[in-house]
Amino acid sequence: MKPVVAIICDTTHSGPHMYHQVGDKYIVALRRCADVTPILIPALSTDPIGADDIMKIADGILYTGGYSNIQRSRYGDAEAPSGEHEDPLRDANTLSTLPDLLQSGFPMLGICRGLQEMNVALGGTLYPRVHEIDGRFDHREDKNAPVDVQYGPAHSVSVVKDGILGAIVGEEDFMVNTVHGQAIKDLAPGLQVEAFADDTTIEAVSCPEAPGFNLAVQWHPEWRAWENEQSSKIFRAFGDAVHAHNKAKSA
Ligand SMILES: N[C@@H](CCC(=O)NCCCC(=O)O)C(=O)O
Repeated sequence: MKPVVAIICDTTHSGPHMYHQVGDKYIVALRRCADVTPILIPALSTDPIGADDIMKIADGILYTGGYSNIQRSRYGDAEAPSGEHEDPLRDANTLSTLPDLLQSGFPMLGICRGLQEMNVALGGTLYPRVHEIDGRFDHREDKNAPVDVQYGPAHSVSVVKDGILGAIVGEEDFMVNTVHGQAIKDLAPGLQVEAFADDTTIEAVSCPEAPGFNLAVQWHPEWRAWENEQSSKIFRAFGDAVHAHNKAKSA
């Protein structure tokens, strides 16, 4: 069997029932571009699946994007206005596992909400609405546009020298898509910026002190990753780390 990558689910409701789900684009990008077997980890409310179990059943973890916003109380902000789309169970399951997995050298990739989770789990804060900050772009997608347009190239990112992202993509700047309303405000201790947008929004981070592969990006490389040079390279680098971790585990 190919090495396994765990993905912690979003929770949704349909009628009176709760469901655990992960977007197809993440699963397909992992399979096609990282050559791994993705498995879904339910976001349980009681007896959740912790970091130790994830390390036993998988060789890496992907923290995905998600339409819900991390609860503001998680980073010390005032409560959100009513109607905010939140997923407290996803928050509980991702934020509790992330620090231990990172410190254990477990290969980790974070995408969009996943980048925000990495920052909040390690003690950083977010702008709940980055487009309301003077001088910032609107980083949200046009929800009325066709999905190809929503995930089309939207702005460039400048890659920081001597970081892991630069080593992976081998470029100083490139275009990315953008599908988010929250963004990093205060960077968590131990995190390093890997890329910025022109409006200064932090677009990629890593934790250089952690012993394993780790990278998180604010854009969506999973979208048709196989058609995009930088996205393919990011998934390939993550896949290589997952394969290496699997080999070392079974040696
Ligand atoms: N809600 C957060 C994160 C945005 C995000 O991850 N969008 C992707 C949604 C679709 C998907 O599941 O991939 C924010 O608004 O900043």
